[in-house]
Amino acid sequence: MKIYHNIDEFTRLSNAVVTIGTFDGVHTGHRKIIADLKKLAADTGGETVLLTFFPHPRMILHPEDESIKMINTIDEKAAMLEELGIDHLIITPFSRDFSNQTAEEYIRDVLVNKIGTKTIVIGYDHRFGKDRQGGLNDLLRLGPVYGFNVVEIPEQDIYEVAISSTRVREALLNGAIELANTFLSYPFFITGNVVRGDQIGRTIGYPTANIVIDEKYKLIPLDGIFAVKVKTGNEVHKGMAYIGSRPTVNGHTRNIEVNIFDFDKEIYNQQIRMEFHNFVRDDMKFDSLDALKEQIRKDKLDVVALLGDE
Ligand SMILES: Cc1cc2nc3c(=O)[nH]c(=O)nc-3n(C[C@H](O)[C@H](O)[C@H](O)COP(=O)(O)O)c2cc1C
Ligand SMILES: Nc1ncnc2c1ncn2[C@@H]1O[C@H](COP(=O)(O)OP(=O)(O)O)[C@@H](O)[C@H]1O
Repeated sequence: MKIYHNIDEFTRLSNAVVTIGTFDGVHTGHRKIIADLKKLAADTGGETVLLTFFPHPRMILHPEDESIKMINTIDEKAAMLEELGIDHLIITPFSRDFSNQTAEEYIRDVLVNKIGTKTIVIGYDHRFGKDRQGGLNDLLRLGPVYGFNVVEIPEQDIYEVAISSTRVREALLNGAIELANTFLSYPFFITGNVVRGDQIGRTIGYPTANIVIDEKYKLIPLDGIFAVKVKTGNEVHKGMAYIGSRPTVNGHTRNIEVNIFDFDKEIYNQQIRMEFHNFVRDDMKFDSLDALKEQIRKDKLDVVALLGDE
């Protein structure tokens, strides 16, 4: 898959089969649209192009606003789209020039002249161009003029796609991890770097790798304990994760930590990927480190049972 951060890097294709959207989560509904896109491309000997927008305008206009939360970082999304077999991913940053184009200019200059669109797969409610004036009707009107087909994603499908991104976010924030994973069709995951903590973990027999995520917009599930799988390098390990501000040791920051089972390597400064499989319990404040240690021993039994043998 080729990735373009600027539309000017794109070399016009002879038969581009294009779709446009945020695709946050790259969930079951998105995967159906992508399968349709690939089929259209295969049937006509074309190449698939996915146009997405990043950063979100609000992230640029209000960088202090941390309320926008996404299921995937842009890199995670790109990796999944590549795995699904998209040929070209165009990541358009929001800019004044871009948002000042009229719908007609956008269709002519970008979709037709820059990309070489022969088929566009688009939701009935997709808006584009200055003040969001353009929509499906403009595409249907200009399709015959510029020689491209318009394939409309039905209202019901769009509804389901929107609903499932929202439902995935809600489920992750409510502890319904299995439900989120069902909507996603893969286990929700985070990617981050392991940093040094207070080194209390090892003193109670449960060292925990502290994970820092650079992307402030990445959605983090609720506080609590989770059954997880961790990928470091090429190895996959089971483990138990903790998200919270460690009330027992009077922590102040919200940490993401994981105790990896049957593992004893130093992995500071390494990138790890952690998949969430189940929610085990809420964060709690214990009267002593011994009481916390005893609870973690029980958590491990729960996590081992939840993750099973596979
Ligand atoms: C499975 C698990 C469950 C945990 N549960 C709690 C908890 O309920 N309350 C709490 O304050 N800390 C909890 N912790 C976090 C510990 O307080 C933390 O791992 C310890 O302070 C070590 O911190 P360090 O990595 O900075 O050394 C838990 C950690 C693990 C691995
Ligand atoms: N089983 C394990 N699970 C997690 N981290 C481990 C494990 N074994 C060794 N480590 C290493 O120890 C570190 C965690 O130890 P800990 O005492 O909790 O220190 P810190 O407070 O710096 O996280 C991890 O970052 C990792 O480098």
